[in-house]
Amino acid sequence: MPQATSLPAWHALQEHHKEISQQHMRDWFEADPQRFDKFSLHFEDILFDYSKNLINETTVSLLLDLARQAGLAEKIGAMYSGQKINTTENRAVLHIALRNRSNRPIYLDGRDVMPDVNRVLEQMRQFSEEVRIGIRRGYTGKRIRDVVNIGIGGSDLGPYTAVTALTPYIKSDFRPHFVSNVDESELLDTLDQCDQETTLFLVASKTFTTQETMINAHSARQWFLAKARDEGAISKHFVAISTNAKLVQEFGIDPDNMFEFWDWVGGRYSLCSAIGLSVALAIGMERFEKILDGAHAVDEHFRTAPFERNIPVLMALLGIWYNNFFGAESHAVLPYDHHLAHLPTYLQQADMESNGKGVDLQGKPVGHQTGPILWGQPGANGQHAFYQLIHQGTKLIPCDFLAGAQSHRHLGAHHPTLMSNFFAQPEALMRGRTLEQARAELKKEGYSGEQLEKLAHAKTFPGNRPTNSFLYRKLTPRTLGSLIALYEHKIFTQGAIWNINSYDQMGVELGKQLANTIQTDMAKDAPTTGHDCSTNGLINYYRQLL
Ligand SMILES: O=P(O)(O)OC[C@H]1O[C@](O)(CO)[C@@H](O)[C@@H]1O
Repeated sequence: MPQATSLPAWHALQEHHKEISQQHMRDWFEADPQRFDKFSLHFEDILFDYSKNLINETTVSLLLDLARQAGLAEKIGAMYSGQKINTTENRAVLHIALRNRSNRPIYLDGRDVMPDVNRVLEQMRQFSEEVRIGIRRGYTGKRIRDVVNIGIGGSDLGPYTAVTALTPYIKSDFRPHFVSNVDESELLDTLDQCDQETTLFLVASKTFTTQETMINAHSARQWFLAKARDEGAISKHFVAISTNAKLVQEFGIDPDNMFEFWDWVGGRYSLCSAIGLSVALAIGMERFEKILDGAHAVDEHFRTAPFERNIPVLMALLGIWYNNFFGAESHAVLPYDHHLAHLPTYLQQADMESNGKGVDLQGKPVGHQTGPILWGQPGANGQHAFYQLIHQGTKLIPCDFLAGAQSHRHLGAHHPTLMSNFFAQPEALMRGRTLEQARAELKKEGYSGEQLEKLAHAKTFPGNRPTNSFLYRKLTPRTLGSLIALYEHKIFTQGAIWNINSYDQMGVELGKQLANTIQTDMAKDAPTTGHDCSTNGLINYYRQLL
């Protein structure tokens, strides 16, 4: 596959960029009352409004050419048909099979993976129902009240985000917890809230080798045994979610208490696998399956919708437009939905671990920008923190705004107020405030002369800042599944066009290796000398501080 930069559409977009960057969205909206109709799409009850972007019909058409010339259709086909598109690890990428509600066979090396997927879903159903209705209890016969998911990265962020998002659906006498960091404060703060007799630990790790998770799991085991004093009781309080049966058994977890997933599920794409067990326990398996339904519906949309009506494809192309042609460095995700507070963090791993790559599928330097820095936090909080820079700073930051028309909770004017901000911010970012408008407003307020002029410049907003808005009816399990799948396929599409492998994460290895060496150095009595002088200096000063 040729580099994206050598495709004819890339060159055409470079030329087109010169023309577009001279124009203002404000004028386009004034000239064309149909702009919203032209540049918005519905997926079920989710409205995707992309009209406030620096695009016209030619832009969209050129971006679609780029997708076609990059072989996107073939690449989508390759993923859905189980080809080993994770080439460095020789693995298929089949998170779509985890929520393949049609149950059509999906073959990997000639074998249908669906019976395995369905078997584990059934195991999750039985287990979660037995815990929730109290058939499965703790070692003293008490009901399980606290569930602690011990995992990190993809074995934490997906279920943590989903459980937080679906808080209104959580069984009232049930407390989910997530422990990820090796910092003992996190584990101990959590254990302080729990009782050994009523706590269930889910040790979630694809590899079952991740240092942070294994240390936390061993410490949790010790904490448990300090009270239970019976290794036989472990089976009632520890289950594993992993691809590595051997290591699970070595840890002392009965294989019957293991929930399997497979090497064709990337950690950051694993929410719909058994990694979602904490979600099923918290909200019930039926509702967990609604997440799968929502994700599957988007999987089908992505697989079958023509590119010009394909939401993840358009999301990806807009991202490429800013990332590769406008030089935007980052992308903000701004949910106006308290329950989506962890979505930006979740997407940070999904996007940055997937597309933070510098070599292409042939192992050559890519020669263009790849994944953006993804960041964000819920609105309206962000408005009172960093939006200043988005509105008037010198950087172009494309933003996604997300909100539910209905809240799960009701209190006076809270929700309409939140929504008015959700509508106002993209409008302000698009429209801006001209110097003339600023002058006129200041004049009305009684300013004049030099003072008016100085203030008028500070009060001018350039506008023309791109946003997407996602408006859905209510944050239900199905909607959450759909939103997550939209972003997953956006990431896939960008990786496909950039011709990179979005499914390995070699960049996280070096630091892990060095940490192991340093831990050995730290255990020695002698001062550390084997690193650069900065690292030696830090380690040795740390010793002095102990
Ligand atoms: O599930 P595991 O194997 O413990 O890995 C946890 C996380 O660590 C990473 O491998 C990065 O170090 C992620 O890709 C992954 O989600």
